[in-house]
Amino acid sequence: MAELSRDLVIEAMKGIRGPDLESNIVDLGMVSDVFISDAKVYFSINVPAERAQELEPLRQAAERVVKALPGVKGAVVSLTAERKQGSAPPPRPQPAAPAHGHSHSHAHPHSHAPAAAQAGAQRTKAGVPGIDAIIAVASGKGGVGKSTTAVNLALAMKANGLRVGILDADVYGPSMPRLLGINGRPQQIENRIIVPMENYGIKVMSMGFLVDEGTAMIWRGPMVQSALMQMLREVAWGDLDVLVVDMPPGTGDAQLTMAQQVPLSGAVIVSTPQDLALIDARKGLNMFNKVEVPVLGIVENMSYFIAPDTGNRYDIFGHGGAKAEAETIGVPFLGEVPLTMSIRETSDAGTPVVVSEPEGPQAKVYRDIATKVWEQVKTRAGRAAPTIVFE
Ligand SMILES: Nc1ncnc2c1ncn2[C@@H]1O[C@H](COP(=O)(O)OP(=O)(O)OP(=O)(O)O)[C@@H](O)[C@H]1O
Repeated sequence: MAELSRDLVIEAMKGIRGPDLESNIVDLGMVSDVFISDAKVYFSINVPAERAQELEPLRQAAERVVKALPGVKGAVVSLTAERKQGSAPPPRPQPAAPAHGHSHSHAHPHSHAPAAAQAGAQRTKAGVPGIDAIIAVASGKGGVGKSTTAVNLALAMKANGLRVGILDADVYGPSMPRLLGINGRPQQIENRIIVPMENYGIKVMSMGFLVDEGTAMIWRGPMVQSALMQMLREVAWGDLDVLVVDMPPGTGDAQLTMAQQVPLSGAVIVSTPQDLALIDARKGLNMFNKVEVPVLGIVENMSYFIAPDTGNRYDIFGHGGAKAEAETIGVPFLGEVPLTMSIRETSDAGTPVVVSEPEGPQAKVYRDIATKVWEQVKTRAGRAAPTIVFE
């Protein structure tokens, strides 16, 4: 049996036809360097930005083929669309046409915004008693590491001395129970007030504690909204400096409504460096702008790759794209999180890297991001935050 190697991967990719079936993706020069670490394979496929959506099946096919190779434990194949040197940033995306033919929440977003939204920085005061700031962690699309970032950001804020809670608003695919290694169901007190679950010193509420996996998938919009409001307002959060909300991925009507209904102090947008993800990140930014929620900044996740054996750094995913994008659109850049096995494995094990390797470089990256986020919250709120001394 052939041993897993770069050559083996490249050879397998030669079986995948290019976008117009003219040749294979290797000979067309579309495949980036291939990295293999701990039997997991990483590479990207370069495609023209305007054909990205259409070529998603190509990415999936490549990933499937790699995963089927002998000895492969996992594969991350991403599409990149390289920006030509000196060319303009990708065109501003048009808002996606609603599939169901009506779009009330797009039409006059401001007229639907809750009164608190109009009040800018005042809004959190009209928000949830006892909670000083509510921050959304959002992404333009799925799979960019939004939940991983949310959980490590929350734990890093805790490490920085804040009182922190996490609200898992990703009701269709709740991941906080797994990421924080929490099982069981929360208790109810005083007719239906829910006591949040807790681990690593932070309070957590997730639909994952309340329904069995898969059940939430069939919920309709209004049910999701009321579940979310209940998790926000009928949970004994106690006094918190910050509640981190892990938003559902994407920028559709559901996310827009959520961004309107939760009294957010600001939003952190997570993106991978590829232009494609950045186009989606910009949609996220536009969404928060619509409902007058300040964007606190952009985090670039899976920014570069660190090989565990040598510790060498490789910029295979187009590192730096999010920083450039943040500059273009004029929002703070909050930091770069490398793609590392330890981030993935600790998350899978329910012991996020910030708590399991607090002295490691990854934890430091997240703590620095947490510091920047909190600075932004304080700046935006324009009022004194609790006295916290950062290390
Ligand atoms: N910096 C990183 N290094 C390595 N793996 C990562 C990193 N960030 C996220 N991952 C992994 O990528 C996968 C997707 O991450 P995550 O679930 O956080 O993404 P998401 O954007 O919340 O996804 P979804 O939209 O599906 O909820 C997970 O397996 C996670 O462990």
